[in-house]
Amino acid sequence: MAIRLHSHTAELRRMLREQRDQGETIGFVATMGGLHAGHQSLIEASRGDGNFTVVSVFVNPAQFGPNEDFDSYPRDHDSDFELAVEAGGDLIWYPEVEDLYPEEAQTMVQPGPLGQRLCGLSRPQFFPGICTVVLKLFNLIQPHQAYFGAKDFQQLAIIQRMAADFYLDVDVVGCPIVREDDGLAMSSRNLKLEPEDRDLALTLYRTITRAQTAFAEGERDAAKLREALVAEWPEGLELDYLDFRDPEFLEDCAHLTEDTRIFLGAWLNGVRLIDNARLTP
Ligand SMILES: Nc1ncnc2c1ncn2[C@@H]1O[C@H](COP(=O)(O)OP(=O)(O)OP(=O)(O)O)[C@@H](O)[C@H]1O
Ligand SMILES: CC(C)(CO)[C@@H](O)C(=O)[O-]
Ligand code: BAL
Repeated sequence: MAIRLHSHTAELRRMLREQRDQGETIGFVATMGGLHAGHQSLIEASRGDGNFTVVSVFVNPAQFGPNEDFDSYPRDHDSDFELAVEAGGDLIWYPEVEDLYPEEAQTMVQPGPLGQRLCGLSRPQFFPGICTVVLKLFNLIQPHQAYFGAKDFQQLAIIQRMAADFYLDVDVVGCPIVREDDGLAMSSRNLKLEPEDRDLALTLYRTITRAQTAFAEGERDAAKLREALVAEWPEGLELDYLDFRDPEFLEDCAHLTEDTRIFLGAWLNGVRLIDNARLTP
């Protein structure tokens, strides 16, 4: 029987101590809710590794800017519970803001250069907010393994960096992007897309496949390929970035190689969309 726990941090820690004492390894999947098959793939990966699997559902205020969609972010605790349990979650935890940010809390984690590019440019509070909440969650849950999706590739790289920099005793595991049949990367925010915007949203995936085709046909000049892709960018979809970066430091690549990734960020009528892929799929 899966456990559903709201708030009650002390009880969470007690239950997890009990699991550890019984010899269980703890797997952790951090989410902001609005669960879909992408989240479920992370839970399944944790279960597949034989872990007692904890799923947190928390819309983290610290990672939202003042004009972003914190208030309208999808929230449905019952559906999240069902989907998490269906995928094999053992303990679904819904912390309150006061559990993670009590009045006296002050300390924030500041990522380095990795956090200041791509999404970090237009959302300066984003990665400090993410690192801060993830470190708090890691310390409360003390997972052996924590699973993050490659859809948020920059987030995954930053959390892996943080875990190494702070000697955290957790294995941060990256999991592949789960897509809809038409290629759209699954995302909680897709729920907020107007039906007529769906085709425009697919531009990100289409751009990825165009870049992959151009690379397969021999294109190696990043600036030239970028210019060609941006020239085809449709009106109505606000481009934040379309960059070619190396997978480790996320630095700009002038010359494209097999390891180069394409990264895209955009807004569609206020809905944030991101995607990325290796140039050789
Ligand atoms: N399509 C996906 N495939 C694989 N992992 C995913 C996918 N979507 C989200 N995840 C992962 O699930 C975890 C929780 O993400 P989150 O709750 O923010 O969902 P989201 O769908 O990314 O939401 P948002 O719409 O805010 O981007 C993160 O590690 C994220 O990378
Ligand atoms: C990792 C995370 C749960 C931190 O709030 C969030 O950024 C997300 O859902 O990707
Ligand atoms: N998955 C990233 C959460 C956010 O955009 O706030």
